[in-house]
Amino acid sequence: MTDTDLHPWKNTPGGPEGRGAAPPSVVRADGLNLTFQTNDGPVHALKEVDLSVAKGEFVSFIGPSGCGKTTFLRCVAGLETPTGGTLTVNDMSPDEARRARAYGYVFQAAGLYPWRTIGGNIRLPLEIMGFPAAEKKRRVAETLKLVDLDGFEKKFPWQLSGGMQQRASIARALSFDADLLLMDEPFGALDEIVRDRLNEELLALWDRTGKTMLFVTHSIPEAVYLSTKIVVMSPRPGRISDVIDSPLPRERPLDIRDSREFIEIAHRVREGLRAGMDAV
Ligand SMILES: Nc1ncnc2c1ncn2[C@@H]1O[C@H](COP(=O)(O)OP(=O)(O)OP(=O)(O)O)[C@@H](O)[C@H]1O
Repeated sequence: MTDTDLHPWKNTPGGPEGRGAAPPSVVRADGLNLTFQTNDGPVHALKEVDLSVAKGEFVSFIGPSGCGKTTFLRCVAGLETPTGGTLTVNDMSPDEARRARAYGYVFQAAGLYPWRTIGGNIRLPLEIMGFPAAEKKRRVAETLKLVDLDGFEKKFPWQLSGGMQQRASIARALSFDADLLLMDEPFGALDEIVRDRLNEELLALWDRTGKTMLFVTHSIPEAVYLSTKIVVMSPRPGRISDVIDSPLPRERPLDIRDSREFIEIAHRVREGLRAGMDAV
């Protein structure tokens, strides 16, 4: 990967450090609706969702179980088809974006193949995409370094801790260098100390690579710590009840969580969640 690969916004006037026009939308939803038809009747999973995510933003989605967070991510990934409204990813339809490999997807469970080494797991998407051997080797080494797992290429998933497996899963999603990373509760199953460390590492990785992140979580501190924008969702039918642009600086040591600004944002998220629940 070149420096520009890792910092795609670097020479862009509208990038995170630029002073030009607003950066283009990577993800844009207008009046998005999705109703699942089930044997028990229709389930209105998303209702009138409007959202614009700019290049290089870190956007977290938080809300009670069943409010449509995963469904929204799956729509962006072209894995669900909305029943109303419009959705674009890099100005393409989600289906086109999926075929153009516009995103990497990280799931709650690391989902590594146990019979493949860590290197073999990271190499898998590159094999599917037909990268030449030397390029595969370079990208595996590069992404292992990005997630601080160099030296673990030949280990099998069971030889790694849960946190390391999740880092390997992030490396796999990064290996083909998509500008957009979709992460569905990637750290939900990990203990708090490991999660804190991975949050710090993820933020550093985001800062280094300039990628756009869409991140689902149930944790208020995690959402506030990581995000430049927090999308609060409410259930039945899933809709956005608040969008909070974080005033926190890009550089965030963990103890920023004790600051007044952090506590205020966390309070606003909690209020948004409560209001959403009261409205049900
Ligand atoms: N394929 C499907 N068919 C029918 N209903 C579905 C399907 N996928 C999701 N749903 C329903 O849509 C709603 C939103 O589900 P979704 O998984 O997006 O919620 P979520 O906010 O991600 O929940 P959680 O936090 O528990 O993961 C739920 O009521 C769920 O049961």
